[in-house]
Amino acid sequence: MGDYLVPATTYMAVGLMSGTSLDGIDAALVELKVDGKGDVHSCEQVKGVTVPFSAGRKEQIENAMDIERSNIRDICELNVVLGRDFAAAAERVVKESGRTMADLAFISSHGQTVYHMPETGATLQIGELSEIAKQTNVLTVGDFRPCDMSVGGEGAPLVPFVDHLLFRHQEKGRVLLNIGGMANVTLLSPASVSRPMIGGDTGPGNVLIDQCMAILTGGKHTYDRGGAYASAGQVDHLWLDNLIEGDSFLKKPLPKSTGRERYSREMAERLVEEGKSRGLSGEDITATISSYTVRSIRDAVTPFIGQLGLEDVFVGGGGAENHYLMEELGKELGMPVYRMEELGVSSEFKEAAVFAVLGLYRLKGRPNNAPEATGAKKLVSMGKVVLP
Ligand SMILES: Nc1ncnc2c1ncn2[C@@H]1O[C@H](COP(=O)(O)OP(=O)(O)OP(=O)(O)O)[C@@H](O)[C@H]1O
Ligand SMILES: CC(=O)N[C@H]1[C@@H]2OC[C@@H](O2)[C@@H](O)[C@@H]1O[C@H](C)C(=O)O
Repeated sequence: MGDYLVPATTYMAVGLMSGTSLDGIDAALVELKVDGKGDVHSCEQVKGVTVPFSAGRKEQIENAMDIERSNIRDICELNVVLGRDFAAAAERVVKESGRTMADLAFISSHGQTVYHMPETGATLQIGELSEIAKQTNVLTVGDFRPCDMSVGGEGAPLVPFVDHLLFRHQEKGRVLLNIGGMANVTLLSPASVSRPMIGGDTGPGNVLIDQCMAILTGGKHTYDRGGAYASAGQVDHLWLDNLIEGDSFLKKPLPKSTGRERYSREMAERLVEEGKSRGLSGEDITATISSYTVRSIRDAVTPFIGQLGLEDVFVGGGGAENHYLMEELGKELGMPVYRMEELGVSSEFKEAAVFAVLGLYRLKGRPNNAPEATGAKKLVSMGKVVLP
């Protein structure tokens, strides 16, 4: 169970996250403040660092994720190699903050998802926790998702637990949206009413946009910087309607989760070919695919606007940098759309910081899953612990 931590009101920790975009490891050094009941009431970022993956490492991970190209020997080795990368990222963020590893109460690592199969209750996040604990000599917790799945959950998204803890507004319902590779939401009713929250993945975030950009530019651009390419194009509304209509994931109600298994490179290749055969320019294709992300978010959120009294949207993840996505979301949802910074949180490092909070709950033996967002049948304390 727990308790692995000395009782205190403040804990310094590192949260580590590498998401579906494969752009690198986000490491957030945070100070967590705990109230008398043991709940985290503040998560302040002291320092954030992104350690980009080398092209070679990115390719190794992409190969591991691809059924045709992966093999068990490579995955076995990558698990250890990534564990060392995660450890190095933790050391780097601590060093850059001017602190030492001895200042840390713990490290909490999401790992790298290589495969996610919610329909069979299986998921795999790699980045060996023993490597992190032994290299850094710090208590380490991680590998959260399988535990939620073992009680019937999707194992994702996990962020809504922390959104509910830290970001409810007294009078207003809020949409907390993350646009990373995938997009996921937490829909929070006002704290003054006892209606539940709802969460889940809404579908693609940047993943199809990134892949299409790479295909269209022959690898010169791997994302649509600022959304400039999409902004210069025209949406093909008929094609967009067909794409939305043909996507069975979008028809499923929340809670639900998805990944690169569905929104894959092959899908992006098909979309680019289809767009070209419709006579569209690269800009038009990018605009339409970016609107696919916007529409899928809108369609997941809209049914709950009245029920939960949702009034505004706060966006984290790299998608917050894409002005096309941000502006279109505002128009489609009819609500003001802000960056997470409005709530005092870095858009870039929010997920890494969230995993530090989840880790603290695990180390105290307390539940840290949100069945409203994963569909789990019961509350569990997710995560595995390795002593230094
Ligand atoms: N300046 C920018 N303009 C447009 N898009 C950007 C910009 N910076 C980052 N992005 C997008 O954000 C993506 C990275 O987002 P993020 O790091 O939040 O994803 P992730 O954490 O890997 O994914 P997930 O949350 O799905 O696991 C990039 O791949 C890119 O598409
Ligand atoms: C299986 C997996 O790694 N899922 C990620 C992914 O990236 C975004 C979305 O899909 C979300 O479900 C989840 O990550 C965030 C951090 C979460 O669990 O809340």
